[in-house]
Amino acid sequence: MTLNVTDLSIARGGLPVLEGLSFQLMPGRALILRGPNGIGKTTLLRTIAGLQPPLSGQIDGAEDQIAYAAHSDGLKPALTVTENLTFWARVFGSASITPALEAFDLTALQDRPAGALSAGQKRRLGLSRMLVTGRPIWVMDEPTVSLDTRSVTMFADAVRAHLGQGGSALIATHIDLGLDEAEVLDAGAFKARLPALDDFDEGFL
Ligand SMILES: Nc1ncnc2c1ncn2[C@@H]1O[C@H](COP(=O)(O)OP(=O)(O)OP(=O)(O)O)[C@@H](O)[C@H]1O
Repeated sequence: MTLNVTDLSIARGGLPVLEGLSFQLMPGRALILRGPNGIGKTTLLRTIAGLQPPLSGQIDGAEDQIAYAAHSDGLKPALTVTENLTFWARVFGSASITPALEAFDLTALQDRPAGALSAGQKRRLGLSRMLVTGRPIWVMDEPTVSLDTRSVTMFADAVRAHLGQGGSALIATHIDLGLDEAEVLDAGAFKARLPALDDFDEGFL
């Protein structure tokens, strides 16, 4: 499934942040979203994931295809690692959580409540959820926060394997994931122009 974004404009808190943004994400491809703090990367990912409507423009190919990993890990702290993954596997109808446990080195932690994991372990559990969704388009917001070097490599390997199986990934990150094949989308190039102050004043006069 190809994700097609056409002439998209988005807002946060009632203010336009990005406008005129178009791109295509094809199966087997990764797109790295870059741009300075506050430019609108999270807002873009939330919009593509269907959590908020765009101001204008088209998002095609996203419906029921996207697995979204937000800033927050979204874990249930009282449930164990296995129970958290099993919950998501049932939501998405996946048969097995074993590949997710193995890909993110969680097997030895499987009986520990998520609330008792370290920050990096929580992040690994949150990311491993992407595998049990079975969804082809991974949309991820700063996925490597709290991860050590080895875990970043683990994550990049999981993304590479996903691309190899015909999946795709849109990832907002400030670090180099070592995904040589990935393209880069600079959100800064699509910064929305705020209305000129003169125009604003004229509205009152
Ligand atoms: N809940 C909110 N209400 C109003 N404005 C918000 C809200 N969340 C974020 N913003 C503003 O929207 C703009 C875009 O924020 P966004 O989180 O999308 O940026 P970002 O590129 O992801 O930043 P970062 O790299 O710091 O995570 C920023 O100016 C931010 O201050």
